[in-house]
Amino acid sequence: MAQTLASPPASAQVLVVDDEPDLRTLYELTLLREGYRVDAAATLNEAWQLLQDRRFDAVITDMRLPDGLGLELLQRMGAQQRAERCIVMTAYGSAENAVEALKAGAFDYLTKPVDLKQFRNVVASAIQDGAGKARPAARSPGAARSAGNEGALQRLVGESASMRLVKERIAKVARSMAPVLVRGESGTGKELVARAVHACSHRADGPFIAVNCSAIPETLLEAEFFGAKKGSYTGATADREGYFQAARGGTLFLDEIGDLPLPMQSKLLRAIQERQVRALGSTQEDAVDARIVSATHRDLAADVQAGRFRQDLFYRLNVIEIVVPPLRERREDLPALCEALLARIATESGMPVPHLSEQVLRQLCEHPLPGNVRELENLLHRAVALSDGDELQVDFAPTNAVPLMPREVPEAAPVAAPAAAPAAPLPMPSDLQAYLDQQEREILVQALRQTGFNRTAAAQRLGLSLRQIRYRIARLAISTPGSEEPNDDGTSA
Ligand SMILES: Nc1ncnc2c1ncn2[C@@H]1O[C@H](COP(=O)(O)OP(=O)(O)OP(=O)(O)O)[C@@H](O)[C@H]1O
Repeated sequence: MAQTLASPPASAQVLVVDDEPDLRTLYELTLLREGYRVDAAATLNEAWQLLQDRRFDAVITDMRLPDGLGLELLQRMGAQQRAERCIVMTAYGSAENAVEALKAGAFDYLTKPVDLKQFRNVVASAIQDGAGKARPAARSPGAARSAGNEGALQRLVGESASMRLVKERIAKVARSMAPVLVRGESGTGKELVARAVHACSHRADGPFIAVNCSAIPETLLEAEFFGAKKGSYTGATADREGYFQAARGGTLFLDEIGDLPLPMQSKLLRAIQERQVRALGSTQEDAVDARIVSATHRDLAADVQAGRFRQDLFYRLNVIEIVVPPLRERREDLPALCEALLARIATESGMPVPHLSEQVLRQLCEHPLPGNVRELENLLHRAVALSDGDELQVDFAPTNAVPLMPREVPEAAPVAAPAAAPAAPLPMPSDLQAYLDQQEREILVQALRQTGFNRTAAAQRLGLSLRQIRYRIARLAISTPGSEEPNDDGTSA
């Protein structure tokens, strides 16, 4: 786990609960060597007595104890709003227990037989997390609204009841290491939610690595996720880090997780369970120290039923679920959203914030917006680009603004008729991929030119995220003037 943690507070006090004397001694010695003060208990009752007498910084408990389950200890501590960070040790392979423990409020879990390096790092992480916050308030949703994370929650515009629930849930779950699954329709703001979970967590100073699972070619998935040594596959001209290594000490955001092919799902599950990854061509394992937040617009439970998604992985990723409601269920957020989006668009394009009349706002409220906030953002973007006065006019025509006119493509069959003629047969290229790549390249170049090579603006015009456009620019080797990220690879920090 964490390899770069600062030394723990010298006075940190840890309680170890395990009925096996040898293991207890091993944990005690390991912790004493780290400079902690340690108390030990062999049963639930003994542990509870000690907890009534004093406060600890962290509690490490075995799951099975002679007089009950470690879960009971967690629940009792939760009921008393105790601030100690709790780490639960579960038997290898018992995913249910680990998931239950995290749901019950455990900070993290460790699998037996315990790897001592991992043990030291998880304890240090728990103590650091606890030390950074005002104790009694740390468990309440409002407590996470400190200066650093206030901004992240504010960026999530909307005060409707459903959005308030989303924000409360973010603040509540951010403090543990429990994996989070963000569900919601396309464009509802799932990535913003994931960023807010990161910003409200004790990992906020670490990296946030966003990965679009659907944008990576299947053959590259393993190398992208776990890294690759030079020469391990054709094209691997240098050692490269995987997403797991890049997210060390931070959060790994796996967007569109439902699009991950089954073989890669198995590899991801193994990485999460064993907390180790091995780069392609390497003999060494790297410890995983990333909190996993994933997102999907799909009904993953239905995908599990249909055999498209591994049930065990679903179970692991879905420890905590945050559902982002579609815009049609929170119309009352529209005015604030329009205001925030227009301010952002105006700042990006260096123009004054345009005025949105009551009438246009009403029109927007009546518009179905199935593409949610992203569609709203695109509409406003187009409106700002096309407006010539202070008053904003919104064009509600369908957004297929970029004509998909087939052009000359190497080895493609000639185009039989203009694309506008509805009955015309589609061109039949002899190399479909080359043809589509060429189309995509032309559209991207056109959008980039029209926006003065502003990738954010070009992405917005095309209904893409910044990450998606970066990936596509890199994949198609489009050179953009002054590109500061020549090795862009589908991630954004
Ligand atoms: N509540 C919100 N407040 C402000 N901006 C928002 C909000 N929700 C979404 N947005 C904006 O809408 C756009 C789409 O959001 P985001 O990429 O987070 O959605 P998503 O659900 O992850 O989409 P997809 O499923 O297509 O990946 C972004 O530009 C984001 O900043």
